Amino acid sequence: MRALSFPPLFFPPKNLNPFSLCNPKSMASFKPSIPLTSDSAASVPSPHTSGEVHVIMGPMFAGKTTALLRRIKSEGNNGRNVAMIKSSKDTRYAIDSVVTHDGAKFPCWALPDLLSFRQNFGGEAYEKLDVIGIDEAQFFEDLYDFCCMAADHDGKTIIVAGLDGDYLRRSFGSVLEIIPLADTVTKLTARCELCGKRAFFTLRKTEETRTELIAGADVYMPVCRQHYVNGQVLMKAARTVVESHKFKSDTFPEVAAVV
Ligand SMILES: Nc1ncnc2c1ncn2[C@@H]1O[C@H](COP(=O)(O)OP(=O)(O)O)[C@@H](O)[C@H]1O
Ligand SMILES: Cc1cn([C@H]2C[C@H](O)[C@@H](COP(=O)(O)O)O2)c(=O)[nH]c1=O
Ligand SMILES: [Zn+2]
Repeated sequence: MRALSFPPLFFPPKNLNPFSLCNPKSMASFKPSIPLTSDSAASVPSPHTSGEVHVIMGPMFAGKTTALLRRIKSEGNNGRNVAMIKSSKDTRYAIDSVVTHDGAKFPCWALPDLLSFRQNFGGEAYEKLDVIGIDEAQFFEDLYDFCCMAADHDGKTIIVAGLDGDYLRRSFGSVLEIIPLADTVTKLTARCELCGKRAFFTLRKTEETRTELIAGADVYMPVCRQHYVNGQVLMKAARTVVESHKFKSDTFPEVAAVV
């Protein structure tokens, strides 16, 4: 059987978003402008080198950002061109740096989304990049498409650090969606603040119930399974007490005033 030969360039139709090429669903409905015959089959540009995706996840205070910085610095020391991105939502420690809970810093691009990075960074400079680090990945809605484009089409090594779960232990953002794209996946653990055992989860110590709440040890603590479950029971009991007191003060203000 004759090997397929591909023309040197592939020009997707103008109305096709190149990023949607990453999405198998859109490929199924995609009609190439070049007839798919054995000697002129459409081809997608192949990167100079094969890209990679590495995921570092776990609860807060597990050392995700520390591990990301260590890997990025190692790549830089090996002569590779590196850049760091974090979500512009994370304003806890610094605007233009990734900062660990221990205070270690690394300059970064703080962006609202990932697909604007190439334009912000500059096309020529982007071409020269070998490695891209992404911190607080749970806050990027376009994480999947960016990893597809940067690793599959542009040949970049992408190192992603982010929470796998939120304070309710639900999938947070798109971090778990990129697991099927990954070369390696590392789940880190912290130390339970209550018993010192390995902490797999993040407990929220306050009553806020919105998923995105930017904060540190003032609001969150790493806990083991036993103390996560106990903590949730305690938080629920505390909410019940607060709500019943609120009900009494709303319904019988004269009583609540003297209680
Ligand atoms: N309960 C805690 N409160 C504050 N800092 C903590 C706590 N547990 C661990 N740490 C510190 O946080 C460091 C990890 O910081 P970092 O790499 O930014 O974690 P992550 O990115 O996973 O949140 C640990 O080396 C430790 O010194
Ligand atoms: C559990 C949880 C966390 N967040 C926020 C809190 C922090 O700003 C970041 C996580 O930072 P880290 O680098 O992992 O320490 O995410 C949130 O918004 N919602 C949550 O449920
Ligand atoms: Zn514990």
